[in-house]
Amino acid sequence: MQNAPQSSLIGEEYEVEVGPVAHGGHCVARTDEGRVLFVRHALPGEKVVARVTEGDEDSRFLRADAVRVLEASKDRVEAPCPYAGPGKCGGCDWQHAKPGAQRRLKGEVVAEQLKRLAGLTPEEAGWDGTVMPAEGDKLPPGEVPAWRTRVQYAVDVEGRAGLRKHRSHDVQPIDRCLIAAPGVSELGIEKRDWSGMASVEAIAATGSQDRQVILNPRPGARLPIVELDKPVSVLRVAEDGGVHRVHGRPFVRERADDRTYRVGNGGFWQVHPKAADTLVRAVMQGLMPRKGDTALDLYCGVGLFAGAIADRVGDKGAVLGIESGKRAVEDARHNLQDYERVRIEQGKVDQALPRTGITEVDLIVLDPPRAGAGKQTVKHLASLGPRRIAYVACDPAALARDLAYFAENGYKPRTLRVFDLFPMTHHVECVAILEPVK
Ligand SMILES: C[S@@+](CC[C@H](N)C(=O)[O-])C[C@H]1O[C@@H](n2cnc3c(N)ncnc32)[C@H](O)[C@@H]1O
Repeated sequence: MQNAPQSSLIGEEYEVEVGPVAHGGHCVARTDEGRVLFVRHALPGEKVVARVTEGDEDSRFLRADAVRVLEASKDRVEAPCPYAGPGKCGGCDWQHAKPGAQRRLKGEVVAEQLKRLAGLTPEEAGWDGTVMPAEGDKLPPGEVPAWRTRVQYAVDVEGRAGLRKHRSHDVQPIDRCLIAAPGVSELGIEKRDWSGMASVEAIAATGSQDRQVILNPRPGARLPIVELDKPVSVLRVAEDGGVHRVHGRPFVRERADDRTYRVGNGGFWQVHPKAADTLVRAVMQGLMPRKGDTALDLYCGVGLFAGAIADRVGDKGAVLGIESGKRAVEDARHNLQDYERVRIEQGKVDQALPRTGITEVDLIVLDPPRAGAGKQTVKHLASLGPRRIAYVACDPAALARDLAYFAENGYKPRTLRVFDLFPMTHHVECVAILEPVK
């Protein structure tokens, strides 16, 4: 039997009262018939006209944009960026909210995920409910935080650089991204013709003058000669996904925790210029390493936390980092070559950790990608009996799921700190410190 034809509701408009914020940069509302809408560009408590952007009669929920605000929240401001708003750039979710309100919304999302997925109240998670800016990130009122030191520009068929629209491959051409760091804006990427490219990533390192552009050509396209307003090194993405040097250094030098880290081939580094220092401090304050401790830095990237721990555990301590990216492993080994008792293993944590044969460890820091660590890895980590675990999370849902697994394995959060390292977007960073249940 064939399915009945589904009737699209895209373009339908509903007048709704906007309910609470939900994970993903939108708020929840209900139509008069009880349909659930996830509404972007709205704020809790507002009355808006929501126009459906995704969904049909059979959908469990609809996605929508607030296209008219009938009753505005006191937290609403005029979006400073001309490309923010319904149907435009998908990069920022909360341009229309005051900075303090953005942080409150993020806090509500974290609290909701903890409750729903880990059964924890903020108090039980050791969290005072606040969302802190990155350390030292105080801006005069009205000033837009220009924090993105890495911007991935999409390129349209006419060769114009822009940013992708929300949940779309369409490109919103821009003449400037307001939240791009000055080191990125100064390159003038938006002024150039990028014909033949699918995307262009711009990187402005923190603490060095290194600037880099990574070209991602469409199949068969010739690479352009890159002439920008500032000198840059140039890399390219090959058809197999590998990243290769075209000219200049194949890496940038980033500074954090009074150390220089080489980050090659567009590998992972925190995007906000104050994020790496903020997170290192939060992790070290939580773990409190002692001389002689043994520690794991899992999903270690180029060795940010391994370096910080190595300094504190001294010559009698030892740190093992595990990272899946080949180039990141080479960089981590290079960055930490002065520490004899630091070792970096390449591999996926769930495979490489069992291979090490380690049965005991004093401290663990883990900073997994958005999917989190998962049940098996959490079980393995708990079995090593660490005194403390620092869990750095870029997705509160993954954190909450893993906290539930930790609880099953005898670990509970001692403290949780939440940082707004991605102003204007819905993203948020958490640092949970766990210890064994007594
Ligand atoms: C969020 S980043 C953290 C990096 C580092 N802690 C930092 O702050 O610079 C996550 C890292 O995990 C690596 N990764 C992703 N999946 C992995 C896995 N299954 N096992 C090991 N590393 C993984 C990525 O390559 C990336 O470098």
